[in-house]
Amino acid sequence: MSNFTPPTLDQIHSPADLRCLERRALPYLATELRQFILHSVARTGGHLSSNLGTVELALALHYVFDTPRDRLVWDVGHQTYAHKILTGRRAGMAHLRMKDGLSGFPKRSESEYDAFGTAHSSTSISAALGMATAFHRAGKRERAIAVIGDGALTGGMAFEAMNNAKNTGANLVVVLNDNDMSISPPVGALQHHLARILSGHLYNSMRRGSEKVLGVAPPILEFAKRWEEHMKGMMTPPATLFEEFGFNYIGPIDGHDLDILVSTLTNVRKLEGPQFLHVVTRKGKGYPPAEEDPIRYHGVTPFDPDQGIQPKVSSAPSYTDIFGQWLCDMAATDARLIGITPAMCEGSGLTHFAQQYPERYFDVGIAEQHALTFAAGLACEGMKPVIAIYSTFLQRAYDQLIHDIALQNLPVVLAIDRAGLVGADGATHAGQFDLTYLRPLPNLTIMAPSDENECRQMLSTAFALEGPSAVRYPRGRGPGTPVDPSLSTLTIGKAEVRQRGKSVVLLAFGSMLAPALEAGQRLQATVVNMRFVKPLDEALILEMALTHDLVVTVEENALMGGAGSAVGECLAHHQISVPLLHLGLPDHFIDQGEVCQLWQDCGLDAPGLERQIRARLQSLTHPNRALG
Ligand SMILES: Cc1ncc(C[n+]2csc(CCOP(=O)(O)OP(=O)(O)O)c2C)c(N)n1
Ligand SMILES: CC(=O)[C@@H](O)[C@H](O)COP(=O)(O)O
Ligand SMILES: [Mg+2]
Repeated sequence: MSNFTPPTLDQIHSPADLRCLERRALPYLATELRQFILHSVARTGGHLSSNLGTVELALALHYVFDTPRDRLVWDVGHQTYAHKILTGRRAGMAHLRMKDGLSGFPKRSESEYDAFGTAHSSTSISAALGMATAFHRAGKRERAIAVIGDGALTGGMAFEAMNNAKNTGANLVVVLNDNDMSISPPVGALQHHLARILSGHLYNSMRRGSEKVLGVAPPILEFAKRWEEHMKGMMTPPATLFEEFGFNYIGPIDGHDLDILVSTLTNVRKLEGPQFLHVVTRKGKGYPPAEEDPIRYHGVTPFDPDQGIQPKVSSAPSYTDIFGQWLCDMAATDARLIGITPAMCEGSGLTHFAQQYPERYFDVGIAEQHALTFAAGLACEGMKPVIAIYSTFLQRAYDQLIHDIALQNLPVVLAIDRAGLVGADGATHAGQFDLTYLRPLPNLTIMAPSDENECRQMLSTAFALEGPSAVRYPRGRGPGTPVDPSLSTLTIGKAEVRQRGKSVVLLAFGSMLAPALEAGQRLQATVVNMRFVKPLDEALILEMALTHDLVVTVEENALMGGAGSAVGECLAHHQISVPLLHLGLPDHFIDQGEVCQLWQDCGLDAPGLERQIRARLQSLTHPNRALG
């Protein structure tokens, strides 16, 4: 009998430590890792259920492959906590997603084991294919491995990359982490294809009378049930889609069985050319509340793991809630309304709408580009599509917005959530650029609410338009303004003077109205709630410029090309020369942190605004001092 002492996580400082261990040591580490992740994320908040599901996969990949020489690219990267812990960042988990702490996603500057920065979905196969192709050209034997979820696989880029992989000779390994979930339940034909593979596999394995050989595990059995009907009379499963793309398809295997994972990956590592390994896991694995409700545990704020997440005590509605309520109310009055989400039902506030109007609700998968062109098609036929989309993900669909919607002047409403800084998700998810990229588009009306009531009014205004429109609102709550339940609209392009003062005028856009009012009071300044970024209230801007010594614009968007630039262009166009101060987000990416802290860092909180305005006033009175 050999002496065997189970290892503990504190002995693992890098994958090299892992590789010194016997294979039978791995399940002990998996158990400890899972507990560690649960308790750590319960303290810090973060993405939980996806991480509980990838513990064994992360262990096996680092055990078998020679990371970081072999490149491991995690799609989205929200499931990389085990990977971070195994690659020397266990202590850092205490400050996960906090200012100056670990990023919630892979980040090249954070670790050599983070081969590629991710957070937006469906990029992993392209990136890994690029790496594998570079290795191939250099005559190197290293592998590039893309780990992609079944949700992320619905993104068009994944298919563009697979289409490209054939005949490259690249040693690319795609690991499909199939947990039969996106954030919400998966949608579409691909999901059916995966379920069919699993049921075909089950059928064959049962025919051979050996479940173990092929690693059929409880999750697979569950998937298979859905396909029982389809199985009747089916003797041979058809080729998988992935084989049609030129991959060597292997699987499905149980992604929680370390023996099977390690043996299979060891074999896969020896194979040449594009490999596709289908791994079945369970989202939330090992923590019953998360297994039962993976949606609720997808992204969590701190909670007590013994109690589980408690039902929300009713609190003030967020902008997302305001949107969700408006959508239901507007749908009740107009049967042409269609609600569309690219895989962000819960985050975008569409849950009630989906329940109340299932036939008018479309979750199109992680497919932002398709979402917009699909909406354009609907609009061509007289429907009134409303696309709920995060600012950061709308970046994906810029050409569709220009070419398919704006150019054809189609009445599509973009309800742009998470505009501005988002907090813990950091730079990858910040809605920092939407005003800059939306402003130049002809036909588009752009609004930014400063409170909840205005948000509802703007959505109604947008819906009433004959052309495309965008309402951009921030993550979380506004100032708590009571909401008028009517569906009243605003006058297009009309701003609102909120406070009359002298000398300085603050032109505030959206979320910046609150700090602008506070700063404006201390400065005895005029404060304008601009409401519209396009069309601007030019008449009011001109009046303000002619009656004040300093015009200040304030926005939660990149300074470059944002709303402030629009004001500057307006003044230049009318040949009005007045001292201008533009305040907004600086020309660099902004990492994670509490939004209020980040505002402070960017000088966008009330004291920051006041300070910068006073400094500019000072330089106007004493120009030489300012130059010095
Ligand atoms: C382009 C883009 N759209 C939307 C998202 C939001 N998002 C993050 S994770 C996720 C679901 C991914 O599902 P899957 O890949 O199956 O991973 P799982 O959560 O099941 O582990 C979505 C929609 C994103 N990150 N990127
Ligand atoms: C990984 C990802 O893209 C989402 O899970 C995102 O983190 C959700 O963000 P919200 O918490 O703002 O909905
Ligand atoms: Mg999934």
